[in-house]
Amino acid sequence: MSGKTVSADSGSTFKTLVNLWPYMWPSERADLKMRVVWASVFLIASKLTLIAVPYFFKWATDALADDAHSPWLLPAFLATPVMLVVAYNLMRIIQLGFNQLRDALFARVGQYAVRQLAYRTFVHMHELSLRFHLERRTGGLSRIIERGTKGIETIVRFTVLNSIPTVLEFALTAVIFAVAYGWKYVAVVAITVWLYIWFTIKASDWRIDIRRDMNDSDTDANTKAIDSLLNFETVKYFGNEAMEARRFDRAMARYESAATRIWTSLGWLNFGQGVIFGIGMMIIMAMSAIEVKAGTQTVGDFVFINAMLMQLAVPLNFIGFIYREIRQGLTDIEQMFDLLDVKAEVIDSAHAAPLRIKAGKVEFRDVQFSYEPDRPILKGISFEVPAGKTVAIVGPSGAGKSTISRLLFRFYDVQSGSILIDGQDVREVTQESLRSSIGMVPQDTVLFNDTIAYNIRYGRIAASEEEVRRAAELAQITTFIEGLPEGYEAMVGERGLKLSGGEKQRVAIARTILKAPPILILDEATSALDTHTEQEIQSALDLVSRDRTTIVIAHRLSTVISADEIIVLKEGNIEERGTHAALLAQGGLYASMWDRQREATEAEERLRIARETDEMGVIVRQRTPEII
Ligand SMILES: Nc1ncnc2c1ncn2[C@@H]1O[C@H](COP(=O)(O)OP(=O)(O)OP(=O)(O)O)[C@@H](O)[C@H]1O
Repeated sequence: MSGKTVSADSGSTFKTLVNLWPYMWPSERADLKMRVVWASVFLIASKLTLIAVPYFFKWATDALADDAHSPWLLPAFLATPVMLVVAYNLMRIIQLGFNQLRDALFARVGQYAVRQLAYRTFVHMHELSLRFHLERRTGGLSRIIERGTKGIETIVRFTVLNSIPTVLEFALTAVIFAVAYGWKYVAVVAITVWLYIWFTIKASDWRIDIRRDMNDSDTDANTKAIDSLLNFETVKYFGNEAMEARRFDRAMARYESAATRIWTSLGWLNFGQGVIFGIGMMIIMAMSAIEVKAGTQTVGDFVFINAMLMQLAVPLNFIGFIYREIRQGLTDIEQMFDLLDVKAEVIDSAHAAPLRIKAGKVEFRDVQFSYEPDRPILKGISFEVPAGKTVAIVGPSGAGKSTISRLLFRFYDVQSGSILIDGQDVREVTQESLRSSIGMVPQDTVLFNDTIAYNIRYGRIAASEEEVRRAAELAQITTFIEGLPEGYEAMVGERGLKLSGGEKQRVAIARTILKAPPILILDEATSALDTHTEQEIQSALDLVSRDRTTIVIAHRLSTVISADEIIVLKEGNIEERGTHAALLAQGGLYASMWDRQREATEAEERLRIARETDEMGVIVRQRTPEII
């Protein structure tokens, strides 16, 4: 790793830690801060007790060896071997108790941090713009959030509950060795620990790279699996199951290789650590053994030194794991904080006021818009939808019809021109008030994987059961719902897959009816319906749009005949405008589209009749012998 990368890394690590601080010390929760304080008290108590444990071991050994050096700290009645052994074990139990208290007290702080961060990220995801969500891959995104929230728990737990206590323990050990046995002992311990940590960090850094590779392939495989399963039907249409499986398996093969390397490298790490610690221990014990022989140390001292080092080995054993977990946790959280740093493209202006609907007039004034800089989609569109009137937007595929509805909803901001509702620019009002004033029956309805009732009620969460039923009736979906064994409580499946296109659209209509917005957008709302069903629900739509400002975006011209004005869009410009009759009389693009559609509909009709007649013929032919 180059020096440059290290400094960039440590810079972002520092930023991540600063970002994390409010979660570890939640300013708004005095109770949690109290827990942090108490957990720290128990942490120190636990370490002091831990240091005392080897002393009792030493004293017990000296007492057993009848050594002249008796413990100067203890009263005589406690200085018997049995009492010392009892005290030694009691101390161990007490130390364990302190540790558990510390963990229990801290658990809530950690979990609160996880919840807060998960909540903030979730809210932020909903604040981000449509563009972000269209460009992001859901599988990868959910993985980042999942790992990020787990990461914060890791950081909180391992920094507060492991790293800080280990540093404290090492400092105490060093002081005791310096006072009791001299600086040589401290030097050997310090060098051993330093070498141990240096080696662990180097090896762990190497393993982190492998782990990153493993995570990337894991995310990749997961994204591929989710994408493939979301497109379940398409995969089936094209019989591409084997190709999908191969694609997934290729991603998993990368994961397999990285995961294997993770395990083999762990073996090397553990072995190296063992060698370093073993040599350090060997030197220090040899030094002590020489002193015992020379009479400057007791057997108890020899045992004490050994016990202290063995005790120190326990947290050191985990240091590689903890370092890796903390670094991994930091990387995961960093990715999540990066996500939190993504600025929403569309934001409320500083002086945004709630939209005040007077009559519901919608106006597009010379609107220019493009999704990408060099590809203009709308090239200066101006039109008006008077309050309570219906304007239809028609035109060839890709002309920019749905873009108009996205702009009215302010999913994107226009590059120039403006969009006004009752004279208020949509950029000057709050997004919440804007969106609550507009109802949308989209081209492609996606439902929540919940009950039909839930999906309808989504239009107005507070709606009563009666209102939900009434909306379903108006959307003419009651016969379907009541025909289901579970009725309104029937689950609609992932994204509403258990419902047909027409049924989904009626649910969408029902929930818009429930929302009862003053402005309505019907984006090819009847596209998924056959001609017959379309006619059936057209009346429902007419009912919904009556007295509401309505924009109908349509392919099927039969649905827009009654519109007050029809706007014909072509390549981002308004090609023609007028009523159905006027446009037909004009004999332009609309008239030719109308003719083509009429021909297509007539051909469809002729085909249907022919098929029916033919079926009748087959039936008659099949039946004839019997009849005869
Ligand atoms: N998020 C996006 N990023 C980039 N380009 C986009 C995006 N959404 C749509 N477009 C492009 O903008 C153009 C207009 O799209 P739009 O959906 O408004 O067309 P439309 O007239 O509603 O078409 P259709 O009738 O087929 O639904 C299309 O060429 C489309 O490829």
